[in-house]
Amino acid sequence: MEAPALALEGVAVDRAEVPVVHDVALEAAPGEVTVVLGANGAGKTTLMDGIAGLARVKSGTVRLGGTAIERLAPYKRARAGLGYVEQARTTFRTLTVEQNLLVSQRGDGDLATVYRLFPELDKRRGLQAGHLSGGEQQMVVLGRALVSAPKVVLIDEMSLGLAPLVVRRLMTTVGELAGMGIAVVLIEQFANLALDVGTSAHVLRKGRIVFSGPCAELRGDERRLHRLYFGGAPSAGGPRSDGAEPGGAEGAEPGGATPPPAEREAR
Ligand SMILES: Nc1ncnc2c1ncn2[C@@H]1O[C@H](COP(=O)(O)OP(=O)(O)OP(=O)(O)O)[C@@H](O)[C@H]1O
Repeated sequence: MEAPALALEGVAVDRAEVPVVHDVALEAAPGEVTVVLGANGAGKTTLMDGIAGLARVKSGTVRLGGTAIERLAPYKRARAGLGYVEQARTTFRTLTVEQNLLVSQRGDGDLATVYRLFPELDKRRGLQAGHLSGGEQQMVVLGRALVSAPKVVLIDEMSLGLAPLVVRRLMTTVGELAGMGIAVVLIEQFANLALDVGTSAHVLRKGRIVFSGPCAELRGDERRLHRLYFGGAPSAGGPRSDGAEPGGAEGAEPGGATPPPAEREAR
């Protein structure tokens, strides 16, 4: 693995003065997809907002290419090479596809690469973004992140409200972004799709990391994901006690009633 493009140490983030994210350490390497999983409300978006500067990092460090950025304004973090695809899927609805890309273009950012990745957008360059389908709008949002010539891209739940087929299509592109040397940090409700494209994974529960390790260790293991998301007694075939989980991370708490996202996998 190359040196991390993004490295977090002891990161804590509050929301409205309430501690939400606690003591998070993670690294994202260039050319890899780093997956962040967790149940609704686990603190994934808060963590991403902290990295991007939309929520204040209360303590700990966030390093981008070795430089501490946790006290920089969001636009300075963006200029330093941090792209953020927020959950809201925001485009400039009255601007055309091409204008949406041009306003975000920076440095070596190349529209041709976006059109190669998304031929759908190439055909709709002159169309107002507001007239695109949800999947196409998400392509514009990913394209805007890409033309800002980022070193790291944070992607938060890009699948929200999209058809499974579209989600799979977008997930392939996420792999291609990593293939260009970008460090991608991916939050995703469809855990198995994310684990398929990812290299390493982190699971957040109640704002703390309860698993850090290779995606391969979690792929297809829905029982283990469930335990990691919600707690509950370990069972036969469960995680090794010498793994990356902090002590007792997979035990102790009663199981949750909601099915794990892996069971809501797009088919
Ligand atoms: N602006 C806010 N003000 C106060 N509390 C907030 C705010 N945003 C989020 N929270 C709270 O912080 C906790 C973590 O929310 P967050 O959105 O980070 O979780 P998440 O893991 O991204 O969940 P989801 O998958 O539902 O988006 C939740 O309890 C939520 O209610």
